[in-house]
Amino acid sequence: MPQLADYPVIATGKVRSVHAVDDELLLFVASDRISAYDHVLSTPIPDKGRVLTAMSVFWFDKLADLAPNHLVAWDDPRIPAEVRGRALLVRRLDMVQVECVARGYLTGSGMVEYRETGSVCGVPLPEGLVEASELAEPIFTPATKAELGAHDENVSFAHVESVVGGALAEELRARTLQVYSAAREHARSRGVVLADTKFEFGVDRAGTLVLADEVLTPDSSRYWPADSYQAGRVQPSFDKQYVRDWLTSAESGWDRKSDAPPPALPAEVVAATRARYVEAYERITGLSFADWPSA
Ligand SMILES: N#Cc1c(N)ncnc1-c1cnn(CCN2CCOCC2)c1
Repeated sequence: MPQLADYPVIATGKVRSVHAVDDELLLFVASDRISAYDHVLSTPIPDKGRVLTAMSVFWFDKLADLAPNHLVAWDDPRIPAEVRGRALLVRRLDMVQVECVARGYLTGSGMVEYRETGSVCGVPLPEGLVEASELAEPIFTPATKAELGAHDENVSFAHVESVVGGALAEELRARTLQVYSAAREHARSRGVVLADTKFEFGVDRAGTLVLADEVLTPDSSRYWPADSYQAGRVQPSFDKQYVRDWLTSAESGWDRKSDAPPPALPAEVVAATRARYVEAYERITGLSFADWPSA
């Protein structure tokens, strides 16, 4: 059985990493680390990596007719036992260097840009929209990948065309909006608002556009509980609200405007956050997390 150390790291993110298996295959590993307020917290959330891996597998399968994806296997002897359940065997692609974001609601950097310009990524929006307003139609709001720790930068469609060419830019936009819309409809039927999401794509040797990275996880998307959705205020995050509320409470003793790193999370916040990740998975998929493989 291989060890993770047998597979050289080829890319790392705040909470994930990509390792080389052979010329054709990569291992995509999700950790239990959680980030909040642009900090990777010192306290891991047990099983977060497994839940988010299980969510990606569910969505890859559910959306396979709409979009070919890079997933090869999630339970395979080439996956080291130490990361079983939180690692995916995926096929190597020529990655498109564009963060493909779809937004069905106005929040985050989209809201900031709208307040300043009345548009997002060059897409004009109606006047009078407020925090968390539902958009009449979902919009494609691409971004360029920032260095580790910095925020991605929103760019226009024309910029994407200048980077990848007109045809591929159009295909990225069409596929991003198509997959988001299908996922959003399913999530809504399970009582969850999928406000926005970020996809990464690659191109295979045949020139086919392939959905890569993680998909439609709470780390790559904003999920809100539908029963408390109300435009005009910042919505509670389905998965990270307990962490955010504790970190900004007097009890944590932390000042998010300071340079100080966030303090360790209390056990009850960790447990409640783990439970929210499992709840998100089970509500979205209708499956039991207890059935998902583990180390
Ligand atoms: N997925 C995928 C994939 C693929 N299927 N083929 C070739 N390269 C990649 C790849 C390599 N890095 N990234 C950026 C996203 N990473 C996520 C983990 O954390 C680090 C950043 C994608």
